[in-house]
Amino acid sequence: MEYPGNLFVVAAPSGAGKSSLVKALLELDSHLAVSISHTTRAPRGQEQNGREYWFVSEAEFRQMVDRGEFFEWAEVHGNLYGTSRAAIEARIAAGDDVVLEIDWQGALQIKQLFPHAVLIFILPPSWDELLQRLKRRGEDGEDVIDRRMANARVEVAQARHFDFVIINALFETALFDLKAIVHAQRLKYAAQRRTKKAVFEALGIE
Ligand SMILES: Nc1ncnc2c1ncn2[C@@H]1O[C@H](COP(=O)(O)OP(=O)(O)OP(=O)(O)O)[C@@H](O)[C@H]1O
Ligand SMILES: Nc1nc2c(ncn2[C@@H]2O[C@H](COP(=O)(O)O)[C@@H](O)[C@H]2O)c(=O)[nH]1
Repeated sequence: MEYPGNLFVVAAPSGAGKSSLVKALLELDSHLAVSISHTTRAPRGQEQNGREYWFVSEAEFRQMVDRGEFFEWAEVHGNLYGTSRAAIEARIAAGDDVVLEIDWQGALQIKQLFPHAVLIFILPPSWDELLQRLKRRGEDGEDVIDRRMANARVEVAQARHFDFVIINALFETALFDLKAIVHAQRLKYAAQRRTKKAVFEALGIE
């Protein structure tokens, strides 16, 4: 499918810092919107329906699958997660840039549908640091953390299918890398269209 807006897909093992990086990026970039996924996972402490996720029952999720309402969906850490067409279609068709925070399975499905999507994988600096971040976040029980650490080994092996890999050791450095990728993609896209106007907009020049 071909749409005018850029599509950025950010994946990472749980706890590597993808949500923190995307949140910081969105605060700096008013031309970027994040897609709100549907999930069957229960909300964590401060999470709100329609803000972090649309929280739905498994039956509701499966009905959406049957109705073809998802661009992609996957089972991750024992729960179902999906990107609805409604979450992104209107935005990218209107030329806005959208970022998806999804797992590697979803990322590869999106690349099939949108070959121009830019796939970015966030790595933690070490396994021990990943574990510490999950523990320090304080949102998940020991069993959930164990499961996510075990799944992280499988997930990290998928990084080779991505267009870019960022190591999130120092937060500000990783954020700089993420910003640079977004900026570079916009420039590339603008240049491809070979219009002076598009290049100037990407550079933020009036
Ligand atoms: N560079 C960093 N250095 C230290 N701590 C970090 C760094 N980046 C993120 N963190 C912290 O690590 C924890 C996990 O980050 P975050 O929730 O963003 O991970 P995530 O990849 O989005 O996980 P999930 O997929 O489970 O949502 C948070 O407490 C966050 O503040
Ligand atoms: N394939 C998809 N994966 C998704 C989507 N939304 C989130 N996720 C991924 O699930 C895990 C766990 O998230 P958590 O919020 O429970 O910690 C993480 O890797 C997310 O990126 C989605 O729509 N599709």
